[in-house]
Amino acid sequence: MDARFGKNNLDKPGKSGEPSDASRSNKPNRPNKSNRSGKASKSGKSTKFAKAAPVRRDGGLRAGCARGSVAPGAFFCPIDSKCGGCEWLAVPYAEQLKRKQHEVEGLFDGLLDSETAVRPILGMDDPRYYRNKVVSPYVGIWDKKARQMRVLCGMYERGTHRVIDSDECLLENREAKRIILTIRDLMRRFRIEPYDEDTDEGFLRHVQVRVGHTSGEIMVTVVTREDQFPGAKGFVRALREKHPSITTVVQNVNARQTNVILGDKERTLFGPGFILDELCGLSFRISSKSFYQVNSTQTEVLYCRAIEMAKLAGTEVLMDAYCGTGTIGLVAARGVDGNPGAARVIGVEERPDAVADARNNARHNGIKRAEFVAADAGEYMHRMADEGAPLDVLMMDPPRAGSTPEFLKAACELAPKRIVYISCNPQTQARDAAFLVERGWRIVEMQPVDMFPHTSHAENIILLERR
Ligand SMILES: C[S@@+](CC[C@H](N)C(=O)[O-])C[C@H]1O[C@@H](n2cnc3c(N)ncnc32)[C@H](O)[C@@H]1O
Repeated sequence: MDARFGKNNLDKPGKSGEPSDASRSNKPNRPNKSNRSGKASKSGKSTKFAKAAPVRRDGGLRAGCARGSVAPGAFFCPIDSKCGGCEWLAVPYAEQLKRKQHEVEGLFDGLLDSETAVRPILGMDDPRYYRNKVVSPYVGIWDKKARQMRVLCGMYERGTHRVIDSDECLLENREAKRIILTIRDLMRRFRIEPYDEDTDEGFLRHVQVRVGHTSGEIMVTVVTREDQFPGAKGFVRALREKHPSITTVVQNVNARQTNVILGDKERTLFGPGFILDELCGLSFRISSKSFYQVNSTQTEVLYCRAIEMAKLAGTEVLMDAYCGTGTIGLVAARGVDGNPGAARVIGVEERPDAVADARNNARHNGIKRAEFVAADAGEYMHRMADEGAPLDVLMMDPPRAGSTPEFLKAACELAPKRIVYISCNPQTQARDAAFLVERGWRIVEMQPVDMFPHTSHAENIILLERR
């Protein structure tokens, strides 16, 4: 079974089932040229783009909605049939939670015993507008009636490179979405041309907006094909006049003809070039490329539950494997809800930029008992096992592909008291759990968390202890 549940399991990294690589778009690989439309051809005229469908502004709760086909308790979005971001939008939210619970439990069939505490899934009170990161492409189409170029922004139509022009999305932070639209409107004034992926011409490729859930700080990253940004100062001034909540603007240059959204080179146009946000009472620095969970409300729920499950007494050596920017490890070092936290935290992560963020985050929060290593988690664990290093609690949060036999074997050799395994893909998590169960571990507790309402993705935490 696919890790995401239901029939329409098209592989769409990005919007749902949050990516381990935050800088990829959610569109598929480029189809044949003849299939692509919705943007200007070489002559500047659009070929087949269907009329843009604007989204209702009320967020589409069924109660106030004119459409008869939406179930009570479900949400309505006029572009749902095209977009593909929310496979389960037509399913009432309570029912979505039931299904996720059932599907996750099904994946662990045969791995749970009669004493495993299977907790009910933790859902959201209001499962709308939860995405703190919004990314939009900008494409030009020839408007026959107006006899001029029109710029579209929004999301890609399911399985295509066509952009669905939309002015609201039920998942995306609303201020972020408004900023995306303002930029579209400013493009004419500042003579900014949208990028055309067929001809590899034009200037503005994408905009990424990140919003600090607690701080309210906002970072706008403007992805351009070229380095030179004529009129950048005036553009940033006009944007900030409309949105004073913007605290920093970054230009990211991506000159490659690729699906990857962000390029390597960056320049700060306004503000510090990063935002700060709070999670579980700690402050984190987020740059345009940092991995940061997209649903902050549920991230706090997830981290608190995972750290509770680790049952820390203030004396443990804890490993935060696949640690990203160190968020879980730092919260574990500090402790939650009066719990004393770990005595020492070692974070391991393969991306050096994320490790640099993690170290900064530790310094910034005055946490001295956490250290971070840039390494492959499997190799690092293997070295630790060879050295017979002490380890009391292993927390792991691998990418969708799950962990590796090398990592899991080393975990068995290190024999921590507990393993807390967090996963955004319960299918690979169940595979890895089976590996551990065969080697004498048992699943003591399981806690699904709904990080991605209206999609078929589920997050899951399991606690393992040796039999
Ligand atoms: C699902 S994210 C978890 C990040 C972090 N725990 C959080 O909550 O923000 C998985 C992380 O594993 C990292 N990663 C992937 N493969 C790895 C490997 N072989 N060794 C170490 N880190 C890896 C990715 O770069 C990513 O930061």
